[in-house]
Amino acid sequence: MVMNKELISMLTMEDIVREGHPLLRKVAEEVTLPLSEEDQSILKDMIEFLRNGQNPEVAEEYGLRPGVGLAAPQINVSKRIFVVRTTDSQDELVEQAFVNPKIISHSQETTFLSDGEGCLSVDRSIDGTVPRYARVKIEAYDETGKKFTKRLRGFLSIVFQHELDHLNGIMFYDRIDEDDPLKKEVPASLKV
Ligand SMILES: OCN(O)CCCc1ccccc1
Ligand code: NI
Repeated sequence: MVMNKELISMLTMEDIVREGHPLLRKVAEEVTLPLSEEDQSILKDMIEFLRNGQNPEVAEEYGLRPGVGLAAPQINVSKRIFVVRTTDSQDELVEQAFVNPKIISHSQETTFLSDGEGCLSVDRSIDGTVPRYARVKIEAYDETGKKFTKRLRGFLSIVFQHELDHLNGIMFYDRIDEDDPLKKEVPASLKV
């Protein structure tokens, strides 16, 4: 399936800012609710980008790197918005917009992906485990401006924390302890 790019404003890799871009190191601004038309269309474009990247034909056609999440600062928008598209611990598809997200409580226990993490804004692979809270209770608004709380665990919890870090100017490798990359503690200075 080939989409006529001239007719639609699909996001491509050119729209993704890379390391060195100041927005990746800024604390993004809270969004006023209800969402403006502009913010609603930004959210739509971000979800579309994840869908396209997870569709092998479209990803191939437009050279998209597949991603399970995307934060607004990564498309040069310094707002507290991100989207996640992945499967949860029950193998259900989760496609969720998070506006003004917060972690309201978290487990002491930490977890990490054994293969480490990557990032659409990082064009290199960086080894080392990224300690994350194993479980988080979050609060956010959805695309309709409705407030919700959710308990996340497993991969979804890790993705949420990776995206929330982007809203606070934190990159995944900030959390890798160079002296002991396999360390599981979250450095006190970087507790969210
Ligand atoms: O910020 C989104 N992004 O760079 C795409 C990759 C997201 C991601 C990758 C590994 C573990 C958690 C989250
Ligand atoms: Ni990222």
